[in-house]
Amino acid sequence: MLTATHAGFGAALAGKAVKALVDEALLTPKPGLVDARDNGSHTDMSLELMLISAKALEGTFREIAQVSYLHPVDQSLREQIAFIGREGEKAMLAATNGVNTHKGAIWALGLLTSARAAFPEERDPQRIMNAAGTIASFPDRFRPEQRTHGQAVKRKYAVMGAAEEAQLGFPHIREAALPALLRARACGKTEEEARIEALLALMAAVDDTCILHRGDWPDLLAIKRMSGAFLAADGFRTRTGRKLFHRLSEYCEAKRLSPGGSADLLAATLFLID
Ligand SMILES: CC(C)(COP(=O)(O)OP(=O)(O)OC[C@H]1O[C@@H](n2cnc3c(N)ncnc32)[C@H](O)[C@@H]1O)[C@@H](O)C(=O)NCCC(=O)NCCS
Ligand SMILES: Nc1ncnc2c1ncn2[C@@H]1O[C@H](COP(=O)(O)OP(=O)(O)OP(=O)(O)O)[C@@H](O)[C@H]1O
Repeated sequence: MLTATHAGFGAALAGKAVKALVDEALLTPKPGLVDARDNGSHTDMSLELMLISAKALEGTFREIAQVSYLHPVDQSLREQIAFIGREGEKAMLAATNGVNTHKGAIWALGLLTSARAAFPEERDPQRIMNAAGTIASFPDRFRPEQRTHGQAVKRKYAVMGAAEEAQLGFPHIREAALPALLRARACGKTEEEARIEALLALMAAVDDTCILHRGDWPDLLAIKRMSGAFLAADGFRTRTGRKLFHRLSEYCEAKRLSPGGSADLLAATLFLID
């Protein structure tokens, strides 16, 4: 039975998940991604569409939180949230007229929402990511036969995609995004700068299947190298850093490349720390 505490907790978690998506979309500037300045490398998306999509997912995250509340981490939980997650993808496509605005984000935030609700007292990001990884590692027995871009990329290159990132407990959030965000905050940088540095730390490390799908291996290496160099140059605080950011944005937009996987992992990071 749904108690008032249970329902309130679910609504609060869903609100946090939607806020993480909204904050990620609004963060500006971001190379190749939709932000408040422009649509990056995307011709079918806009900031308005990202915000419509984020709000349309509130019910999905609320349902995930409600079924997961104090639920043991087991195959049954995996199957219940897989069902809700797939319905969430349909809700997203209905709200956006068929545009994939948040597929990867539904996956990452859905799992983290589930883990937070299964252990309502837990606050530690690492333990929440580990629990999400355990949930993601149960087999997805009812996955429909579908050819996705991620599968095509993984057939071509030996990389980890969104599924493996989650199953391993989000190693790039642990080792790249969180340390970059905390380091920038500790240096007295603005929250906006800290979030952009967290995004670029992800872009320097993640094998993003969105980049590999639209581009190729040298593109992924070039984006990783420029992102790493931006961080090494102390980001926007130096002329070299600002030049590198500009070059990286131009590179992405000229080749229509978009680091969607890193954007999803940034939203997941914001969900964990806020
Ligand atoms: C695992 C998912 C993402 C499908 O993966 P696949 O690689 O086949 O899909 P696809 O290429 O279409 O989308 C992947 C998306 O993940 C993001 N991504 C890309 N690379 C990475 C990466 N290395 N790490 C993290 N995210 C990434 C991007 O946004 C990309 O668009 C997921 O949609 C799924 O299986 N869902 C089933 C429903 C479910 O179980 N949900 C439970 C929680 S809601
Ligand atoms: N601000 C953002 N801008 C663009 N993409 C984002 C943003 N935030 C998250 N994403 C992620 O990027 C993914 C969309 O990327 P992309 O449009 O490259 O994929 P696609 O629709 O599968 O492929 P394609 O458009 O090449 O056919 C979504 O799954 C979404 O989760």
